[in-house]
Amino acid sequence: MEKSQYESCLDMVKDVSLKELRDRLEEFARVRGWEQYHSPRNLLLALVGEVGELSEIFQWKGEVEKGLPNWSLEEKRHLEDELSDVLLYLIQLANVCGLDLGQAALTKMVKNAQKYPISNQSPSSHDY
Ligand SMILES: Nc1ccn([C@H]2C[C@H](O)[C@@H](COP(=O)(O)OP(=O)(O)OP(=O)(O)O)O2)c(=O)n1
Repeated sequence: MEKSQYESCLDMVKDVSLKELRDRLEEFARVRGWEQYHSPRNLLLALVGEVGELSEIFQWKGEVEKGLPNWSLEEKRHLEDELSDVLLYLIQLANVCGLDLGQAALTKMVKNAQKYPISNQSPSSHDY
């Protein structure tokens, strides 16, 4: 059976980078004439909306075990979708702001390591 364009796309990308996603998102918006709507503010609001949808998945569930051992496949796919929506809007937001999100995240991790040197303290015992 012939693979859909979507399935072929999944085959091609084994190890996706933020840059790859950014470029694909730019193309996705460009061919649809959606760039005019993708202002920083609009993308931020879309991002927040998707964070809300992500939160709904966990809403009323109580604490959830790591690895989600009791979740159905359907619930896990739903979670993947919503996490992806958040990531995809976040990448677009950084891009229309002219920022390199990958480099920024690496830089922030260096700052985090300096701010929180390795010790036996729990995260909550740090003086914020
Ligand atoms: N102007 C737009 C609209 C959509 N998308 C992309 C980014 C998200 O990955 C996804 C969001 O699409 P929907 O607004 O249809 O949201 P959902 O997929 O969450 O659908 P629903 O809200 O019906 O669950 O599509 C985008 O890049 N730019």
